[in-house]
Amino acid sequence: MPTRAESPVKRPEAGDDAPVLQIDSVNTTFQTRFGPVEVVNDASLTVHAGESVAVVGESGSGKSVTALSVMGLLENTGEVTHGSIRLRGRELVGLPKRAYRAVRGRNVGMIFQDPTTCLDPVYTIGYQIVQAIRVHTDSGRRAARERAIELLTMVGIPDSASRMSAYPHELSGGQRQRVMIAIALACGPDLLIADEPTTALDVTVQAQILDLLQQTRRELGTALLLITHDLAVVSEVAERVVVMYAGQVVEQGPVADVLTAPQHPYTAALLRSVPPAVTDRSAKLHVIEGTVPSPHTMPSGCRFAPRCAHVMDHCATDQPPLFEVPGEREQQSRCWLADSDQHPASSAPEAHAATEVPR
Ligand SMILES: Nc1ncnc2c1ncn2[C@@H]1O[C@H](COP(=O)(O)OP(=O)(O)OP(=O)(O)O)[C@@H](O)[C@H]1O
Repeated sequence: MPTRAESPVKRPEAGDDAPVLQIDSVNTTFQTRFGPVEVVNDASLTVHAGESVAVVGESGSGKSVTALSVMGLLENTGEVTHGSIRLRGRELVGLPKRAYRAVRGRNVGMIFQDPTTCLDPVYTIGYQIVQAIRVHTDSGRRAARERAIELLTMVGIPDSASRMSAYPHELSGGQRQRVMIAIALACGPDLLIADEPTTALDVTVQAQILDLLQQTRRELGTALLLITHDLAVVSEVAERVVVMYAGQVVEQGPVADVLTAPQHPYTAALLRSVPPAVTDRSAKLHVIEGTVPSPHTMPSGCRFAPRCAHVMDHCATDQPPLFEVPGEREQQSRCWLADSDQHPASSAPEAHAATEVPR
């Protein structure tokens, strides 16, 4: 059950190996004018200290709603209706708003695709970073200012002391994203959640921001939950990947295994739909036929069945659980093909052959 304590999450003691984030069987439901709709169903994932985990899936698969559920930032019409979300072992589901505010920023920071939604145009960036530090720590004004300058330098803003007095509109898109990362890191959170942090940036700036996130992880040990639709970014940045489809986790495992030997037909199709390298003009772009079902009209069996090339009779009626994939790999797949009772490990379907992700 949720705890009512209002203090920020305790820093881990030496030897404390509780995952930084543990999401177990979470359902998130919105009240709409058509009634309640469950847009995330039975989502489970774990992020360990210093680890980088990517969440991928088509638009509308529930990636952002999962992140907002962790952050306690769902709109008033949304609610986690089932399951558990633990940060360093502390239950967040049901946490009072005030306690959640203390957790956000102090223990978990979030960066979004569009930094302008988070940066206030009427305050200087220096003021906004100093505020983020002072709200969550007992730093005095001068110490907070020094820390803010340090953070700006760390995220690669040149001439950081004088840039403190700049307003968001005076910075480039990439610089604004760096400032947002500085704010998210202001209090040394255990976990950074980045929702499509590079989608709005041009390719060279994208690479710089991804490098910065990697550097943060190496130097500060901050775990990263990265939401993206870009499999090239996944292969570049993440150690483990969680694939979502129609509100459910359909596959997860180490990046090297999932990207080379996907076990779920959706993951395999997603990999085939990665645009070929721009230099390869003969390569064909595969499209996944059909569309993601609407949360109002979810199929009663496997949610991918209507689009699946391997569909079997019972897929339309029986919803598969997340199976442990037999063998050495630490992979899970929500597909009846991964049910070892019916399909021994050796009979992996051809569609799941290795696919190369262009970088
Ligand atoms: N406030 C809301 N009320 C009702 N439904 C919502 C609300 N917010 C999101 N949804 C629905 O939840 C589902 C999942 O949305 P979500 O934004 O998490 O997808 P996503 O995978 O992050 O997509 P994208 O890559 O486009 O951001 C979608 O069907 C969306 O329409």
